[in-house]
Amino acid sequence: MTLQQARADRIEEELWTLSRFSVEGPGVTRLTYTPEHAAAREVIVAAMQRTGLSVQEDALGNIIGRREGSDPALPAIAFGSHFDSVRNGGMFDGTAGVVCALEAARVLQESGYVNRHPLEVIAIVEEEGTRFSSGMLGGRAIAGLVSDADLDTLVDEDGVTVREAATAFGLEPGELRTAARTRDDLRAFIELHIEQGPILEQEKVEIGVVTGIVGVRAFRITVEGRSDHAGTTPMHLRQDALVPAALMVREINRFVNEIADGTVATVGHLTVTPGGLNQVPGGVEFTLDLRSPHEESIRLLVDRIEAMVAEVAAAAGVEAAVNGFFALSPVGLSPVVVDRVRDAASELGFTHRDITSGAGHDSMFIAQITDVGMVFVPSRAGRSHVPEEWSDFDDLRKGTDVVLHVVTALDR
Ligand SMILES: NC(=O)N[C@@H](Cc1ccc(O)cc1)C(=O)O
Ligand SMILES: [Mn+2]
Repeated sequence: MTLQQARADRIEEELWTLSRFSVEGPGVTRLTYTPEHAAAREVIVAAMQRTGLSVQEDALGNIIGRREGSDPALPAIAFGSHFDSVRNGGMFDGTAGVVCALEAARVLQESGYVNRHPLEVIAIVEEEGTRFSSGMLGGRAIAGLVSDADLDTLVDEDGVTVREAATAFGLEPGELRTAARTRDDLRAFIELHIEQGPILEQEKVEIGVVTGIVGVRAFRITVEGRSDHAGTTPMHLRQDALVPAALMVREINRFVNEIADGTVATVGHLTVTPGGLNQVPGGVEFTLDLRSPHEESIRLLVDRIEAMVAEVAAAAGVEAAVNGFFALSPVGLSPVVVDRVRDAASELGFTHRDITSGAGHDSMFIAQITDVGMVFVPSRAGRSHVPEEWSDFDDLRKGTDVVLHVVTALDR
């Protein structure tokens, strides 16, 4: 039985279809448990059913399309990615991995491939954390790492909890055990994803063999001063919260540039209250996203930032707090799968190189319960999380062919 080649035209068509399920505005904005999510779900479920897969949705809405194997006692080999987005993001981040997994399933069906292990296409929800500010929630549920309490503590900007939103969406979020997988029922997970960085394109390499994923830390930093009248309050009597906050942001940036070991820091969101043109800022809250392949660098950096925040706040006569709300150590992917990704790229004659992911992925959590590998395809100009995000459909086709070879190699 020879595997047919994946088809770039079908990948392109399905990606354009899914890209339209977005709220108005530049790029793609598709938040979890919204009408845009529902529309994408319909297309994904229909594509799974057309490919002969039986479809289940777990407690949080991860969509699993399953094809039984000749040996039902074996654990499943799964492949997929997420289909939610950041605000005004691109049409490829996550969704390309779902579409390529659907294409792989079509090729297996059309090739008449007889699988021993059950095969599963998984379309994962809420990876970006755009709605509930908690990254990789869908992947965490698959790893059995979402608690019932999380369903009530994670809220969106309107205060709607995960439990309320998922229930209104028609799901049974309390049934988290339907989402949790184990090594007994999941042999491996392979995630195709766009690189979201510049390396593959710069080096003219077709396939990224992902060996590891950076550690991720997320914080909310609050600064509390005192609001006053902008016109009548003399400068020496002010407790302006924004001026020290601005110094903190600049100092964080200086610290990270001094480390220069691949560690990065981003302040992506900052709010000022009360926020009036003629009001001295009384409060500031800003987010801090830290990433590094080196756990020690993150630890040292966090200590330095916490000390600096306290020092700057004291000098300015304001209160400040550094609240961590997400922490994940760097993850090494499974050599068993990584080697097969590398072998598949070689057998297919694709140029390839080992690469560390600077982006986080559901695979970081799924790697805690099964063997995980990732396949990267080039991103144009290394851009992502922007409407300009782009990958070539034939590169996605090549990545799909790699996934197919890895799946069938693991299935032997
Ligand atoms: N592929 C991708 O873009 N994944 C996200 C995952 C993530 C989401 C929320 C968060 O706080 C940290 C990481 C990213 O790396 O930004
Ligand atoms: Mn993303």
